[in-house]
Parts: sequence; structure tokens; C-alpha cells
Amino acid sequence: MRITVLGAGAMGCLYGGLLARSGADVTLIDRKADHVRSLNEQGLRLEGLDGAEKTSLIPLRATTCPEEAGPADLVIVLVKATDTTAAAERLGPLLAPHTSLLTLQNGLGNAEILAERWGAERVLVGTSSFGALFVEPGCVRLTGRGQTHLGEPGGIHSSRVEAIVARFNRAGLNAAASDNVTGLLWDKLLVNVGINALTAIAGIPNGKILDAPALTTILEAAVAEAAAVAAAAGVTITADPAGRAKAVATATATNRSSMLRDMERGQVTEIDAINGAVARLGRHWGVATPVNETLTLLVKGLTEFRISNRAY
Ligand SMILES: NC(=O)C1=CN([C@@H]2O[C@H](COP(=O)(O)OP(=O)(O)OC[C@H]3O[C@@H](n4cnc5c(N)ncnc54)[C@H](OP(=O)(O)O)[C@@H]3O)[C@@H](O)[C@H]2O)C=CC1
Ligand SMILES: CC(C)(CO)C(=O)C(=O)O
Repeated sequence: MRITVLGAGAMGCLYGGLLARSGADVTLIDRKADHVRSLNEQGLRLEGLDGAEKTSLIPLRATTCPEEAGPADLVIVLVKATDTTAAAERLGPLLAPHTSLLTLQNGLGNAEILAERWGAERVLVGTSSFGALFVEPGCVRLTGRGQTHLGEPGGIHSSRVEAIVARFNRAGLNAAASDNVTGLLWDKLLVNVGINALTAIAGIPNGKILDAPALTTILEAAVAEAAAVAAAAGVTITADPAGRAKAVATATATNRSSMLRDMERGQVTEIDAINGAVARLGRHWGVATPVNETLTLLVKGLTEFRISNRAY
């Protein structure tokens, strides 16, 4: 199976690196030329895989140029949701008639963008509870081992999903096929809805939300709105989503969420694919989402200050 990863940041390097280490034919594509040069010259330096203090060196192939990579059997899309539309435009040279596109990104809308551009029959959806951090060009850190779930958006069982699951498991990616990937995507979304925007706005690690009753109330309200939207949309989610969001905040208490980190680095965040998507779908289904609307506007407003480097 020829596998290409589009977006070789923290997660792209983790997935591509573990697959390459297990003998898969992997190419990473990223737009950062210095990162790609370092990956090709020195291999991927993956911290934390074989012990917290150790760095594993994984030889692999990387390029900035999809034409150079050529057609693959599987393309894993791991750019941030903000970059999916632009990245989709670069996929053409990677596609043979049978190529599958697997999104493991957070948030809503990524699969739909890929399907609209390249056909729904190519697209597979997944979620990952692994954690990774981009350290510097050529180097990422494994911050948490987790699981990978993937499946056909329509819920049917397919041999291509089984083949990918088997390949991922040989790489230690703890994969399983799911017949409810939409529900899994929403389960993950509801955790991010509760934690990410709040931590980004307040500038606090995940666990601190639970130290302030007012912030906990906002988490619960944001998740309840999102669960109501899921119900209106006919999506089957796991029970007690606010409880799960709080459990994740406890389990990742010292983490700075990805949205907080994006905000601190003056980068755009995935807010439109998380709380923003809940607000958009709420309007569509006639479900009121004032908390998610407000969290979205606050993150966008604060991001503008950060991007223009203005004090606030
Ligand atoms: N990190 C984590 O622990 C987890 C992340 N996720 C999700 O996975 C997705 C990826 O996250 P993460 O790996 O952290 O993000 P990163 O920003 O670390 O990686 C994305 C990479 O894609 C590159 N990129 C963006 N657009 C293009 C393009 N058009 N062509 C080529 N390369 C491109 C980026 O370059 P540049 O730096 O220039 O933008 C960056 O190197 C997100 O949806 C995230 O929410 C899910 C589970 C855990
Ligand atoms: C689960 C959580 C909130 C961990 O930090 C996360 O997924 C993120 O930061 O995006």
C-alpha cells in the first residue's frame, strides 16, 4: 500500500513516521521547505516513542511537491481544518482512480470539502486520540498514545477500511473500523467544543477550567448546545458528553489545548470547524447556540489581535 500524508506537521509526522517504521511505503508532503529538507537529510526525529527521554530516528521520504510524490493508494489528510480547502487543491497528482482519501482531522466539514472536490466515493473518515507536538523542523514529539477509528461515512463495512486498519495496526496505531464515524467525529468534537475555545480565551491549561465553577458552567452549556445540534441532525453520540469533556480536561489537565497554542503563536485557529460549525449547524437545524456563537466570536476577535501583534 503506497501511503502519502498531506500535511506533515505534528500528527502527519507521527502517523507517517510510525507507518514508515513498520515498513510501509510512505511519502510525507508539507509546505515547509526547511522541515522537508531536514526529514530527507536526517530522517524524522520522533521524541517520546521509545521512552520519554529518547528520540527515535525514522528514515522516510518527504517533499513539498505533490507531483514528485505521484499517485498513492491512500492519502491521509492531516492539515489543520483551516487549510483543508487549499490542501484539497493540491491532491490531484496524488490520485489514481482507486485512491482513498482519509481525513483524521478534528472538527466538522473536512470530509465534505474533500468529497466535493474529488468525489464522495474516495473519502474515508477517522478520528485519532493520539497526541503530538511539532518541536522544530524534522522533529515531533509523541505526547499521548491513543486509538485510531476509521470507516466509510455511510457506515458500511468495506475491504479497503479493513486493509487500512490492518496496516495501521502493524504500525502500532491501535486502529479499529467503525460503522458510526460521524458519531465518533461528533464525540470528539463535543470534547473540543467544551475545552478548546475556553482555554484559548482564558489562556489556561485544560484542567484549570474545572477549578473555576463559572468556566465549568460555560463548558457544560457549550457541550449541551452541541449535543442538541447533533440530536437535531440525527447523529448518534455517546451519552453524557459534558461528563466526557470534563473527564478529558482532567486527564489532560496540564495540556495547553491546540487552540490556545495556535492563538499564542498568532495563527488562525480551527474555531470555524469546532464551535463555529456547531453555531452554523444550529442555525440550519433551528437549534439556539448562543454560547457557541459567543465563544466563536471571542476566539476570532482575540486571534485578530494576536495576528496583527496588537496588545490586549
Ligand atoms: N496535534 C495533536 O495532538 C492532534 C491533532 N489533531 C488534528 O489533526 C490535524 C492536524 O493537526 P497537527 O498535526 O497538530 O497540525 P500541524 O499544524 O502541526 O500540522 C499541519 C501541517 O500541514 C502543513 N500544511 C498546511 N497546509 C498545507 C498544504 N496546503 N500543503 C502542504 N502542507 C500543508 C502545515 O504547514 P504550516 O506549518 O506552514 O501551516 C503543517 O506542517 C488537525 O485537524 C488537528 O486538530 C487530532 C488529534 C490530535
Ligand atoms: C483533547 C484536547 C482538548 C487536548 O488538549 C485536544 O484535542 C486539543 O487540544 O485540540
